Amino acid sequence: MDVMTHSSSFLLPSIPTDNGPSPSYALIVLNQRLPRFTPLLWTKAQLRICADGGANRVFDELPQLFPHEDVLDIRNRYKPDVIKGDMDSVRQEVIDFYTNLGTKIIDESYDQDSTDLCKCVAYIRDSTPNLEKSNLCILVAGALGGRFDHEIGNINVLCRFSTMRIVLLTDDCLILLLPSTHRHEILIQSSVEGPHCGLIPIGMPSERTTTTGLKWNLSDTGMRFGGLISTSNIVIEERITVQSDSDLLWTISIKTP
Ligand SMILES: Nc1ncnc2c1ncn2[C@@H]1O[C@H](COP(=O)(O)OP(=O)(O)OP(=O)(O)O)[C@@H](O)[C@H]1O
Ligand SMILES: Cc1ncc(C[n+]2csc(CCO)c2C)c(N)n1
Repeated sequence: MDVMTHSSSFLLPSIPTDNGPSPSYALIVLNQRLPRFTPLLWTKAQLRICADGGANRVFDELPQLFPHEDVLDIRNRYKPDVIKGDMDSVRQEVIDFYTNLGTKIIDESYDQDSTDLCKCVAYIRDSTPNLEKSNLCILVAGALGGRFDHEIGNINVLCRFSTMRIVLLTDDCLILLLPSTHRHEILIQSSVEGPHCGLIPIGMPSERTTTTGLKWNLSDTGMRFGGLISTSNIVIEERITVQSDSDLLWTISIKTP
């Protein structure tokens, strides 16, 4: 079974010094208060997409993160490549502004069965050549800490696109999926994340999960909703390993500066 390596090096202000090949990033901005590190993710991403009302957040809130700079300068500098969704939240003035800058607008208001985040991930999947897909990591800003139906819908996107690397982010924590098809190695960036973490079975119980590097490790242990799930765990090593017979969510706290 192959090993999949995970690292939150996208949260580091400088280029990481670990030697592994660095992934390429796409950023999706949702319609939630922008995490403070959004400009950093924006700079690291090669493709920037706003999910419907996420474009209002870039237009309204990104300039607030640069209080000493000219609002228009910031809006011109942080231009989304694409705005996609059912377009019931993005304001017309925001569409007009970014259309003039050359942003691609994709109106899928006919589809009321999939979320705007789902539509954006599908866009990235369909526009990325196969060769680049395995090296691509999608960062989703503003995915948690709001309406519970939206939060669960966002987590469902991890399961729906389980072969893609997707990280849901807020100021406080991140969540990603550890598919059961791989063994996992998580390299902890202790300057920006941890120590609180969790491992949660999603969709079905896990009969057997084994971990190293945690304060409360699992050793061929079962986890299920209604029984044991691993919340309020603590990372104690810089390298965590996880192997499970079921897909798990990995979550870790993000440090406040
Ligand atoms: N409160 C929230 N918490 C978490 N994610 C959110 C929240 N609000 C929006 N999102 C995310 O941002 C995306 C775009 O938001 P937007 O408000 O444009 O969606 P929407 O389809 O108009 O939602 P709805 O009609 O259900 O209010 C959503 O698909 C969702 O992924
Ligand atoms: C069973 C079921 N429940 C809810 C919705 C509504 N819905 C789900 S995603 C979406 C688009 C949001 O941008 C909407 C309106 C549905 N279609 N089917």
